[in-house]
Amino acid sequence: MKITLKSPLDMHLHLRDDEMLKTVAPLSSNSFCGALVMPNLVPPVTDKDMVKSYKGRIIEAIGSDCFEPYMTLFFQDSYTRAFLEQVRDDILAVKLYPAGITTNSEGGVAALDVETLRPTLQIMSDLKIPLCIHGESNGFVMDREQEFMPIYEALAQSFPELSIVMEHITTAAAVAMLDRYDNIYATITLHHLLITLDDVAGGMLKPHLFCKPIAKRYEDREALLHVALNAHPKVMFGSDSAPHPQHKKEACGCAAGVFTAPIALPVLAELFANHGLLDNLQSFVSNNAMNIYNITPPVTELVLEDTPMHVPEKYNTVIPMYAGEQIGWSIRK
Ligand SMILES: NC(=O)N[C@@H](CC(=O)O)C(=O)O
Ligand SMILES: [Zn+2]
Ligand SMILES: [Zn+2]
Repeated sequence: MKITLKSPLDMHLHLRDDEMLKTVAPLSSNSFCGALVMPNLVPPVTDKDMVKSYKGRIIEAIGSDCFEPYMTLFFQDSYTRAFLEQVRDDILAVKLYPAGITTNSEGGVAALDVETLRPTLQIMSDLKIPLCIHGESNGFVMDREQEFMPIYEALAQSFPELSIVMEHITTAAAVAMLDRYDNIYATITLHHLLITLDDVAGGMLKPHLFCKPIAKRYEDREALLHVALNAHPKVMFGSDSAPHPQHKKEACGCAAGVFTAPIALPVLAELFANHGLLDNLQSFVSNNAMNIYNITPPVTELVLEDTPMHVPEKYNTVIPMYAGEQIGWSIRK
């Protein structure tokens, strides 16, 4: 079996910087024709110069014009209309993090209060800049995403013209939001379609599967699979591939993030094929994102086939998901 994907996109990706950028960026551009690049560097990407120079470093690390880095800004409620107008053409979205909720989010929003955020969000709505959100409260770890739903609802109602993307959703509660508000969309990762909390912590602790939001219950994974496999038009693939060096994962304070960039598309193809829904993969990994973000990415083709692939133990310092294991599908060379 095989499938030819046209212009596959990864609409939530961490490329980091420096040596790590050089290691991971080519692993994304080998598969994808573009990606929405997250701004949670240290310090975060918060102005036009930072966006432009980071984009330049990404292009240099990839060394090909067949990959478009769609850039994001790290949300701050101090952004003015003049600032957002002059950066508008350099970014695809603004990414909002609750302060301290995930990797490098210390400079995020401390109080997610609609009135405090209103001036900035109204400008974004006027300028048609989508808002991407890491939607978790600071409550009990398994309830954090569900507890964030009232905030998504308040934002969707207050800014009906603002496109809101719930990033890396993990719960049935988030899936249910998609059909409730016209202006709410979502990304779904590979790992949240595959694992539950049992895989992370049900047996021996698996640090390389530890991420934010944490993988949830079986019924949550079912709900995610349902909309992804059927390519619900409001969901897009976003790997949330989040590389950390091995020593930061295999540590007593384990960094959050699963590194999936090199295996994402083969494993997705295997998953969709196993469900007899391979024809829906094109929409999930490309067409839906083009429609939601109104983008025309570079035209590429990638052939995936059911020839097994051995996943490397590591890529420099980074351990990928399924390290050392065999997966059923691969990219045709
Ligand atoms: N998902 C993660 O667990 N980690 C991401 C941050 C994020 O997307 O929340 C990272 O930057 O490492
Ligand atoms: Zn996140
Ligand atoms: Zn992320």
